[in-house]
Amino acid sequence: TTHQLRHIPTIGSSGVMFSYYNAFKFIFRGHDMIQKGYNEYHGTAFKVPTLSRWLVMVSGPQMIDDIRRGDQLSFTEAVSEIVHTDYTIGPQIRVDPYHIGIIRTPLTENLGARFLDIKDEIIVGFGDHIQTKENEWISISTLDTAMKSVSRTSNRLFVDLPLCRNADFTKLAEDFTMDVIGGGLIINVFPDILKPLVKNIVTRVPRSIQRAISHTGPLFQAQMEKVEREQGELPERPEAQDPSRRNIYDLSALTPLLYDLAAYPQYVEPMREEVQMILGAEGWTKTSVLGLHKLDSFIKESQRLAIGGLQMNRKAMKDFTFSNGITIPAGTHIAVATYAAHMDEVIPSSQTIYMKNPKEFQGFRFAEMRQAEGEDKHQLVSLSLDFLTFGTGRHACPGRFFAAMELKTMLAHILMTYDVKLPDGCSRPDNLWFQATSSPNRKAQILFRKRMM
Ligand code: HEM
Repeated sequence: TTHQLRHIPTIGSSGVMFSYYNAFKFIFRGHDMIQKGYNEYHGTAFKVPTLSRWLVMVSGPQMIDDIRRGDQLSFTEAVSEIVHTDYTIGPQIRVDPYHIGIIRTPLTENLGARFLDIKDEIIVGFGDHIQTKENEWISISTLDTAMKSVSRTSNRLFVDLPLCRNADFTKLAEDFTMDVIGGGLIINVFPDILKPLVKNIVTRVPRSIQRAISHTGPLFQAQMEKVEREQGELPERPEAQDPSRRNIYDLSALTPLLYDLAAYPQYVEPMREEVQMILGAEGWTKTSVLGLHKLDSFIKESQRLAIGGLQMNRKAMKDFTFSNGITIPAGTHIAVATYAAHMDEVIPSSQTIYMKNPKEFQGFRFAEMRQAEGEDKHQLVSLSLDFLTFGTGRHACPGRFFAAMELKTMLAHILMTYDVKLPDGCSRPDNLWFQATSSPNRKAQILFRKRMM
């Protein structure tokens, strides 16, 4: 492919010797390399070297829109080659991604009916993980608390009580996503011939799946028997025997959200007033949570800045030509320069101002845009060509309605129950960058205190 990609400019040098040097450089400086490419080639394409292959980066609304419409651009093939899910979770999820349909329809449709359960798990979960005493600040590990709370809340929805509070099951669910992503990253470094051997050493995923099934098996058996009794027929398949297949994203959303809440205290009182006004008057329901525009905006702003350097990976299954004439051959991996897009003040092609002071955290920027334009396109869950947190097109995140509701309910609960702050003398913990992916600081602590009325 190197030869066939000659027409696409390279960031760094493309000589054989240099390309390995650049591939190593990409591991630690990938984020800067993408920003450089974005500045020089916005609206067209450039390529960056990764250890496994060239990655063609695209940007600008037109090319992103082309991805949305490109049938030959496969999300699943790209992801399985990057995260190596065949070696960790197994090939079934790629060949038959039935979980997407489950998330899109029954799970999302049930959010209203299950709202009180979700809220209950949030309250009990935070109560267990953050044991505040009267009038005393306690320091907690942000990532650990976020992981435990998200895991329990999602599992209340997926497997319900009592399993969602079972110690072995919750530990499995917490470790699982880390194993899949971490294991995938390590497997990636080995040549194909060694990958099947390495997988048994570096990941516990197959064993974890077996353990998860031993917990959930009886539950699904009972559910199937119930459906058979009620409908006189067997359900088509034992859906989602393995509910630990969750997405790492909602965990990676709560951690930066807690950092932002602690770092920008000026937003706390206006958000408390909104929660008081709306949930106080209407009660806590899925619909009333939708009305929390300031909280929605705060979370969206947190996600805008938390995004990684590249996302929306696709693999071209056939030669593909973008509408600006750039062609990539079959087999090419592409991705969108996402962080750079979220940091862009002016989209040169449209000459419109996308974001005022994009480097600044402005918690209510989306609520203000929503109010000024009287439109809902600035909601957290809205997809657009310039807000890329949930991707685009056919593969846009089907879990975003659940994630948004979960995060808003968690934020509302935290606001009404606790005071939160950074340790004295500390500023907001920086994101960590690795292979152009951004993740929230893993070690930082924040302080909680029972809120004084
Ligand atoms: C704030 C939290 C979340 C963020 C930021 C997020 C983000 C994303 C992104 C960027 C994609 C890829 C889109 C593309 O390439 O065009 C994606 C796909 C996906 N997400 Fe999420 N997600 C979140 C929460 C969730 C949750 C809670 C679930 C499950 C309940 C979920 C399930 C999925 C699935 C199954 C896909 C693959 C869709 C497909 O193959 O068509 N996500 N998500």
